[in-house]
Amino acid sequence: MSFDVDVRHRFRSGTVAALAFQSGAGLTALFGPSGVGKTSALAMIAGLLRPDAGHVRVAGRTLFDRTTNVPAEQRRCGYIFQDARLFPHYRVRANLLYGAGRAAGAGMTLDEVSALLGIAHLLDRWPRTLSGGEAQRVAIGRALLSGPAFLLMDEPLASLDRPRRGEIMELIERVRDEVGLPILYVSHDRGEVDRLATTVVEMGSV
Ligand SMILES: Nc1ncnc2c1ncn2[C@@H]1O[C@H](COP(=O)(O)OP(=O)(O)OP(=O)(O)O)[C@@H](O)[C@H]1O
Repeated sequence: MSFDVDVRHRFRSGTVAALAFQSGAGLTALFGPSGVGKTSALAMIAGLLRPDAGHVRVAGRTLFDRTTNVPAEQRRCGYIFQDARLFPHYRVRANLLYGAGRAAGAGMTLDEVSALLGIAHLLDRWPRTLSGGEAQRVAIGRALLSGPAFLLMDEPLASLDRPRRGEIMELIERVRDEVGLPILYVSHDRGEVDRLATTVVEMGSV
């Protein structure tokens, strides 16, 4: 099993974010309308928001339960956001290698990741000179090079125009099929989900 998740968090405002699902290999899409709690669920899986109760197990490793709470930086989670969030004062190469040194048993080299994502020609560029799609490729590369055990993608296409979306979707398919890491992918776009998902988890209103 890739993801075995049952989490719940009540914010001080009284709003409850809750999610329970299990899924196998490949890409699991969390699908649902804005405000249903998708980002909060990812934050609980990443270790950025502590669940009030439940468990988080990924690829057989318990990250959270009644007696365990692995700190975020030890969860080996590659997190990809809507916007690339590159470090503006580092060139692409240094952005890609950020975190690579800390990774235990990182599976892929800079050359392998650059070839997979088609970014070898961008290594000496500054982030401000990249298009949105290029920046998102680099963000995916940075996540892969940090030696992750799994990837979390929070609407990674949301800030891109339509042609760029197609390109990045192709790339995510390659990562899904060639890298073999469990991926949890948040979206409110049915077309994206139908194309990319191995498993769909629909989140309704809370
Ligand atoms: N820190 C917080 N304090 C209080 N309420 C919060 C907090 N973070 C999120 N919420 C609320 O929890 C609910 C779920 O929010 P969340 O961002 O997880 O949803 P989402 O499905 O990811 O939505 P979107 O697609 O718009 O990002 C919303 O009602 C939101 O207002």
